[in-house]
Amino acid sequence: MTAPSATVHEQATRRLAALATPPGALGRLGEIAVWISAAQGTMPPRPLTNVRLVIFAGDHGVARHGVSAFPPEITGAMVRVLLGGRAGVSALARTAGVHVRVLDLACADEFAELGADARDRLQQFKVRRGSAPIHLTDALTEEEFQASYRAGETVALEEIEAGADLLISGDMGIGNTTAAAALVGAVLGLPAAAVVGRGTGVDDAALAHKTELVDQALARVGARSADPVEALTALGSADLVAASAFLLTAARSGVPALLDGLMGVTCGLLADRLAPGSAAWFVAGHRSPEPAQTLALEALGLSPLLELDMRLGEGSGAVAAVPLLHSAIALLRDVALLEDLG
Ligand SMILES: Cc1cc2ncn([C@H]3O[C@H](COP(=O)(O)O)[C@@H](O)[C@H]3O)c2cc1C
Ligand SMILES: O=C(O)c1cccnc1
Repeated sequence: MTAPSATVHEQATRRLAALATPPGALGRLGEIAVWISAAQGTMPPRPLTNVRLVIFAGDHGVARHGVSAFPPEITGAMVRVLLGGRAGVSALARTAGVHVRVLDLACADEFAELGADARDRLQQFKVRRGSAPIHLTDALTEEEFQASYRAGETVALEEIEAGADLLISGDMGIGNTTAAAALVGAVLGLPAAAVVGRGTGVDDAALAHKTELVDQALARVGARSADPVEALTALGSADLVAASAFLLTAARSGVPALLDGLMGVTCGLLADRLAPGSAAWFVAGHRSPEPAQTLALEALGLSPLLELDMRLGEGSGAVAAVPLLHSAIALLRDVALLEDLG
């Protein structure tokens, strides 16, 4: 894995220090401007003109076992809302000029009412109808892992071919916070109690049950879970594998990626375990109230740009941070230098 340019990082750091501002006055915006400049290999950084979000949708077998405040049927219903441009992230993406693509990797729904073209676009990379319940059995077969991985890789390359200068992964899938918590527990060697959160807002009883099922899943998988491929196969899902491969491919291709909440950062962590060094290409959009997201951020050495108590997923927290990236870039490009003050 090549790293962002150290030379450009140094040039950008010097320009930041020379701007007509007190040293350090731009805070995190200054750091982000330097990071994006190094990732682009260009000083000053280029304005972002093609930010692209891909939402990886899929059902999770564990969702039928009392771990979510909502029924699994919401996954397909929300995919339709996303296709219609009326989801939370759709509104944010329009204001931020972010291109949105929705893919069904493993929805139980077949979207039979869609026209053939729209359905083919949506299901181009479909691996299965619902990933298996992780507390009882592996989420995926080896072949399904491979297909999901190839899907994420192919999609990232397609988005880059379409001109992406920043990539974002989003999620839709009732029960996915259970799988993500299990993955973070597996990768960081933590028990369920440390990683499980309320997701869509489960009550105390359901939270306790969710914690039990994550512990059951971690115990079922045992030492296998130390390996990122095994962890994703056993505890993940087709959509989470694809999102991990998507982020990893962005990093390998030298395209920066902006991470969202629990699913985004979990997949970022898996990407970095699959291809060490990937994290150097990632920036974190926001902090989610999910404990596993903060733990995964720490493991990646990332600190999030926003802390708005958002817990929506869909890529929304990342998209909400896009305007800050534009601002950071503009500052490093447009602000006068101290030496010009005379
Ligand atoms: C209406 C609705 C819209 C959503 N958009 C994203 N999520 C998010 O919440 C779900 C994960 O939480 P849990 O693990 O508790 O099921 C996923 O679908 C995720 O994308 C939504 C959830 C709902 C209900
Ligand atoms: O952290 C997130 O992204 C999140 C939290 C709850 C539900 N869906 C997503």
